[in-house]
Amino acid sequence: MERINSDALRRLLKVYFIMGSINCRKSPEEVLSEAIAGGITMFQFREKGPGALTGNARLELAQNLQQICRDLGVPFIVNDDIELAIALDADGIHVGQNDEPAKAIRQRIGIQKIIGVSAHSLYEARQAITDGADYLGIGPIYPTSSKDDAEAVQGTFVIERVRNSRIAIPLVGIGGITVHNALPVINAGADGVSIISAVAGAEDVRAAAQSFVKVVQG
Ligand SMILES: Cc1ncc(COP(=O)(O)OP(=O)(O)O)c(N)n1
Ligand SMILES: Cc1nc(C(=O)O)sc1CCOP(=O)(O)O
Ligand SMILES: [Mg+2]
Repeated sequence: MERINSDALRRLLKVYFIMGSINCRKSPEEVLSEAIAGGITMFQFREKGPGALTGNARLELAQNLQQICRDLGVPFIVNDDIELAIALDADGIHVGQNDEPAKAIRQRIGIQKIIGVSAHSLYEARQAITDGADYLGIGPIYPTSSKDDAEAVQGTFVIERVRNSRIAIPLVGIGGITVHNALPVINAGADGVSIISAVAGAEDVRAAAQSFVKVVQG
């Protein structure tokens, strides 16, 4: 198996849905199935924050959501937890600046798995690429209430900075993104948008996902 091709990854990043049980108004399984029906292109399991599941309940939820992704043909990425990603044979892992370094993760999971890394500056972007990241998550673009320890809001500045430095790695914007403010993220040079609340917390999850697909595809 080879490393994922950048163009294929750009397509998968277009509408990148992230969620855990605390983000959902109904069962996470239902939310994920509806989001996939609405056209999300990749999913990240992020069971994190006050009230998040732990132990067997967390593992069971991860297995259920992975099965839904497998059945419906959407890649399943695990947030933070390399042991879980390996145990589930997930399609990839997303780590931030305070998580296990991408370089060490790459050595553990091999070349064929997707590694996403959060970057908040050109320096962090370059380091992540050197360490073997396949894509970068850049944020928070707008204010978010889904991550207590988010960095300062940066708008689209860092996305532009990375693109103006002729860095071609696939990029996704994250943080406070809605259907109404997603387009500037794409226009700044991102390949896609990552969303938690605007999809997981929507009254009609499928319609919300569909709206993002329309905005991102133009
Ligand atoms: C696509 C994407 N981008 C950024 C993040 C944030 O990762 P991190 O900084 O490690 O924060 P937590 O999500 O772990 O709280 C992400 N998860 N996904
Ligand atoms: C998980 C996460 N990471 C961020 C970053 O800036 O790296 S912002 C964020 C939360 C995104 O949730 P919502 O779409 O509800 O704002
Ligand atoms: Mg993290």
